[in-house]
Amino acid sequence: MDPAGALARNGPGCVCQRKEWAPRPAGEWRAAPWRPAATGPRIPLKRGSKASEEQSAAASAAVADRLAGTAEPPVEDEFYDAIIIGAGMGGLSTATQLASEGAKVLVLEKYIIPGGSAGFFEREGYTFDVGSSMMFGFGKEGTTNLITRALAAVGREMETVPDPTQIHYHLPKTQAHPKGLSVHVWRDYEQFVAELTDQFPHEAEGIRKFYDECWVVFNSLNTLELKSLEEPRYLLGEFVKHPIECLQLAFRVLANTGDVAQQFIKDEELLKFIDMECFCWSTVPASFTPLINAGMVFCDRHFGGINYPVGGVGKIAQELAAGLENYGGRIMYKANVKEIITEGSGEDMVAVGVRLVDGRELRAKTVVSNATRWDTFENMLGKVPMPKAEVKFRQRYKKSPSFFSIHMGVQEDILPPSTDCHHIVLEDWTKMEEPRGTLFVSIPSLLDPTVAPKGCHLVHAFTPDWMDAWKGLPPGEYEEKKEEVADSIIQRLEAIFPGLGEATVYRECGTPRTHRRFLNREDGSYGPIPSRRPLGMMGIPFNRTAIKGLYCVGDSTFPGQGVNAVVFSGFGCAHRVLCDIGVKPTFPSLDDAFSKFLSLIRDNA
Ligand SMILES: NC(=O)c1ccc[n+]([C@@H]2O[C@H](COP(=O)([O-])OP(=O)(O)OC[C@H]3O[C@@H](n4cnc5c(N)ncnc54)[C@H](O)[C@@H]3O)[C@@H](O)[C@H]2O)c1
Ligand SMILES: CC(C)=CCC/C(C)=C/C=C/C(C)=C/C=C/C(C)=C/C=C/C=C(C)/C=C/C=C(C)/C=C/C=C(\C)CCC=C(C)C
Repeated sequence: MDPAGALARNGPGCVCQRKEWAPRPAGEWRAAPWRPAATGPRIPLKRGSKASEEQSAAASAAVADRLAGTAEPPVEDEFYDAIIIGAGMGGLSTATQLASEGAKVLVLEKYIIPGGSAGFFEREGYTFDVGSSMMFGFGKEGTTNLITRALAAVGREMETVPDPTQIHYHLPKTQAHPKGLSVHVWRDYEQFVAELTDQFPHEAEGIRKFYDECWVVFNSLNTLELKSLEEPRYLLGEFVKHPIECLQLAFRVLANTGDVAQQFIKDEELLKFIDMECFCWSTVPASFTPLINAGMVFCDRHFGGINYPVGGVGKIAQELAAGLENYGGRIMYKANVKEIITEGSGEDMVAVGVRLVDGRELRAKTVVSNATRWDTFENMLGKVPMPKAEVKFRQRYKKSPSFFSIHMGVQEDILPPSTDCHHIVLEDWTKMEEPRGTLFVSIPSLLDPTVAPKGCHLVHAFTPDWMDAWKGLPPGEYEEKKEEVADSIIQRLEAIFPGLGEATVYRECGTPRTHRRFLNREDGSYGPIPSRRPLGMMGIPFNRTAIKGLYCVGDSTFPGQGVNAVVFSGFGCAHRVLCDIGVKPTFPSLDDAFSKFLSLIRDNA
């Protein structure tokens, strides 16, 4: 079996294929003699098999055809308003926004299903989320509920299950917290603040003041219509409609979370906690995390709440893909873009279309890349000299780590019913940023039992990891190392979930190599992280690039990693494209000046 298989055999993932896909009859699971952990014999651990790969391949083709609607390839002489490379959440939100405004859109996806890192795969009755299961942006009110809005734009809606907590933190033992620092981030804000204040009573005021700053950001964002921040007509309009909120944001666009935390909080351990509050979604500590992003994350979890989509995270992309096709857009799967075609040179260079690996050329007014900046400029534009702005970007940002993931099925009785869905585990503060230092755990079957077979839970344990540790290993060693790393992680998790190893009935691991291979992400990275302290949100590029007609979307653009974040980048990208192709009004004379102003700030960021 391909050791990198955790994300590979994704195709059969739609629930309607469950019977065909299940390598064993579903009933066999139900008949399994579950017994209490302490007394009963355990069911032997299962890993992926050859048979499952073959079944997967057959089912994949069916899923791809069904998701593609007509399954007919687009003809080469068609001309699109926008060709979007990649059907990740960034690409799909751009495409659906464009299609909902009547633009002619084609999405080209290398893989067989939509979703990219927010996709899914099915094994033995489990529906595993490829990436994290923690969804922001699914609220019902305000303007920051971007996933809800992206779906609604193409007439779709999803059922979700509210999570009573965002995260249960299990943090290191210290003198002040000899049993370890345990904090729940409750959906209810006051309950969370009370629990944190209980742990740090001397910082009651600092805690309140720090999170109040985040609320100022969030409440301002939550009144604005969220569109392209590099389009001056829209920005001016928002300043006129919501002057106070815009000024509140303008005042904070250069701020980083760590600096704000240090203004109000002095306790070293609490500052480390704030670092972890950032690290667990930005993969950098608070001093490297823009305050605007922290405002979104730290408040949406209480305002809209964390909500799990029924059927799994992968359903969101499927719904968007279906909505896109209903609105006249097209998606072509197994469409690997080899090259972005450009004409002209220097500052006059224009992107005019794409070339697929099979040699087909497709043309459009604009090309949007949902691939990472590294894949876009170093692979798909390999023959073109690197624009200066991209050279600068590479000096300021580096690739974020990838992840080592263990997707597990475990016996239900191992987890008490009050167990929280998401956990962060760290035993030593000095190891927070180290590869495999911080452990992330999600158990989405606690919220939606349909994602696991009866009697079982689905556990996804993952931890930041780098490609270097996995490069060049021969297959046998690679396989062995995966098992060793997985065993050591499970051993650490036993402190929180006693008996986890023994109760595991299915296990499949992915490494940075897996992410690179199946998500087409250079080094398996999840986008850029600053290599030095950034100037708040202004360092990371928006959607336009130095090449006219070429846009980037997804976690290589502002505001960075996260589903809600890349959906926002999709909203911005679609808006900018619609202005540039003349569908939406703009102030062309102001555009150039404003672009130069933004580059000036970025050049100093
Ligand atoms: N809970 C969460 O918040 C959560 C969960 C899952 C994922 N995520 C986030 O999603 C973000 C990524 O989303 P995204 O939309 O930026 O990217 P993505 O990697 O998810 O999607 C990019 C898509 O482009 C496709 N692609 C790449 N190169 C291609 C080529 N040459 N030809 C055709 N297709 C190609 C890939 O196959 C992939 O489907 C990550 O930062 C991650 O944090 C977050
Ligand atoms: C100058 C200029 C340009 C301007 C002026 C001023 C103004 C007006 C401004 C404005 C601004 C704005 C609008 C902004 C916006 C922003 C936004 C929307 C943002 C967003 C963000 C988001 C985010 C960041 C998110 C994220 C998330 C994530 C990443 C998640 C993740 C998760 C995970 C990983 C999970 C974990 C797990 C466990 C724990 C288990």
